[in-house]
Amino acid sequence: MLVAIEGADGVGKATAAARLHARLTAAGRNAIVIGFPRYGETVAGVTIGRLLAGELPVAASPHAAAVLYALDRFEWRQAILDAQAAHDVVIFDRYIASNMAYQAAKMDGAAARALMDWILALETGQFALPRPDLSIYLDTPWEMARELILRKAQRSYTDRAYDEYEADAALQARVRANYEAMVAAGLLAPWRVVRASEDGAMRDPEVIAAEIASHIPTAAR
Ligand SMILES: Nc1ncnc2c1ncn2[C@@H]1O[C@H](COP(=O)(O)OP(=O)(O)O)[C@@H](O)[C@H]1O
Ligand SMILES: Cc1cn([C@H]2C[C@H](O)[C@@H](COP(=O)(O)OP(=O)(O)O)O2)c(=O)[nH]c1=O
Repeated sequence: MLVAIEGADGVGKATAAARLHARLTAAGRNAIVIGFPRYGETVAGVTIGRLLAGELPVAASPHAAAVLYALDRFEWRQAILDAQAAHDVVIFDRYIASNMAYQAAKMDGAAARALMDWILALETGQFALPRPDLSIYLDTPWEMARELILRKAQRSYTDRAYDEYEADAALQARVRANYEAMVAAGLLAPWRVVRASEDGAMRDPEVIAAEIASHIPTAAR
């Protein structure tokens, strides 16, 4: 089973993926976490690192950035298929929906929706990447995520506290709106929305992981 953990920057995806992995492993399941982008490991991943650090000498259009992120997964495709064959559950820390939510956040209205459809067709069609069996949208307000981003460990690709996307509050709001639109439209469905915070505080990571696990069919958890 392929489970994608999705959401905006700093909502706790890596933490939730690790806790879910620990829960499944403790229950005797063979699980693995695969995160995207693969910063130092693919041609596209190296380029994406430079892009996010603001080091590319040219501006990346939304389509160009989308192809880079899709290529990163395509370069990792065999590893995904191998992991799928060898494990009960593969947990993605970001997957195709991230590309749709973030790159479409740089465009307006009909063009945004058209770009989402274009990315979905590229990644699942031409690049033949497997669709997730379940996508989890981790939801928390930007004000809360902003604080958590500052607590993140040093990143491999930048010394800055916020990367190019994280520094843009308006973009982060559109990313949230795009995820909500994807959930509503059932793009890359099935989706389950899990709240990472409530009443102005983050929920316990174990509680979040337990809720995510509850959405995985009993046979697999
Ligand atoms: N539920 C939570 N409660 C408190 N802190 C959290 C929680 N989830 C994540 N964090 C912390 O917030 C920061 C960002 O979390 P991370 O999992 O890296 O987010 P993401 O992968 O969504 O960018 C990290 O320092 C992490 O330890
Ligand atoms: C995987 C992926 C990420 N992104 C964006 C979302 C993030 O803002 C950015 C970096 O991913 P992120 O998971 O936030 O990396 P890190 O936690 O190390 O900073 O790339 C896309 O636009 N498309 C994609 O396919």
